[in-house]
Amino acid sequence: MTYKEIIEVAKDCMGFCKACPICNGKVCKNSMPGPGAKGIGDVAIRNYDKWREIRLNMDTICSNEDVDTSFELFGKKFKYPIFAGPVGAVQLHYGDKYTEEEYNDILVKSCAEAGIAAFTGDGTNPNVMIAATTMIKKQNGIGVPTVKPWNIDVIKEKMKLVADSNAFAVAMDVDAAGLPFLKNLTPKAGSKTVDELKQIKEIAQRPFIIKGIMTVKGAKKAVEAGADAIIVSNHGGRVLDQCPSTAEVLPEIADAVKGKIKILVDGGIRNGTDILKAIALGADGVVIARTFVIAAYGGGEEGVKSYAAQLGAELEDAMTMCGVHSLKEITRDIVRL
Ligand SMILES: Cc1cc2nc3c(=O)[nH]c(=O)nc-3n(C[C@H](O)[C@H](O)[C@H](O)COP(=O)(O)O)c2cc1C
Repeated sequence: MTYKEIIEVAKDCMGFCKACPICNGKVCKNSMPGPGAKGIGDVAIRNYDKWREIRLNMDTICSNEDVDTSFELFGKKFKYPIFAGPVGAVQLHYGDKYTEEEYNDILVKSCAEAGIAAFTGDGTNPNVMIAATTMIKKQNGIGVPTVKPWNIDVIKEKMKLVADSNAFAVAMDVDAAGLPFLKNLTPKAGSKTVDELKQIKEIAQRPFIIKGIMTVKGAKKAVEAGADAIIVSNHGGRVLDQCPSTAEVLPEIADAVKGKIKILVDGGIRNGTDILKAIALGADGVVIARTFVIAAYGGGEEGVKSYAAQLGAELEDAMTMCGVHSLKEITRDIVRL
């Protein structure tokens, strides 16, 4: 199943999302609910556009070895350095085709079968986390539940589900502090101090990933909190209008914390060449959200698996054309800024 075939089906069953041939944030712009961005709505567009401005330096004068795209994170081996991103409240944003449970079932299972892993979302409906962790358990822990920054008592409850799922890691999208539904909760949810994050890592009892880092200062605080990985992310423009793009901040964040913590990045990454660019700028791996949703709506499990394979093949091709044979060989001089 090709991505073109996937969008043919998806465009008629995704609510606010038009399943555009290029998912660049332009048509959905500031539609929230929907897959758009906050305020003026140009942050998701900027995420996408900045990857396009960065170009790849071709070099095929090298040995003609096979390319190895395999990737290890926290002792687990994956086929590619690619994760499907967490997307919560799919019925609100994408209409009725899938319940939260059905969406997570498709995503987690098909990503595990494709040799990658899915992050799952969280929401006010407790069944979202229950469904996600149940499916992750069925896939022998291959999936990353992403817990919202609730108050500490709710976090403890959610972490019990995470522990039961045997998930190989757990994430928290600290930038969800910018989502309206979290802001208005009692007791208060949202921003977390370094000490609170240390406590959450302690409760988590497994590798802890902090999602939503956009500054060197934030990355250093994540290191101080004992996090095992960060995701350089602006939540696809959905939490703060007028952020820079993730491609703009990734190099300085990598210069500051690379080697101390694993670095993932998301935001507008849409194909294998973008993945190569992100790794060249200092990421260990990438997270892709909106287009995996389209793959699930347009092609179900087969759609997700074929999209993952397509991204992997594109990455392999780009690596061949830039003269690198493994992820370790990818260095910043592969890109032209
Ligand atoms: C409709 C929608 C819902 C999302 N829900 C979540 C969520 O529950 N948790 C989370 O950490 N990120 C959530 N995100 C953010 C994505 O995981 C990701 O950070 C962002 O979309 C950027 O990646 P992309 O450009 O590949 O979509 C959501 C994004 C969208 C569009």
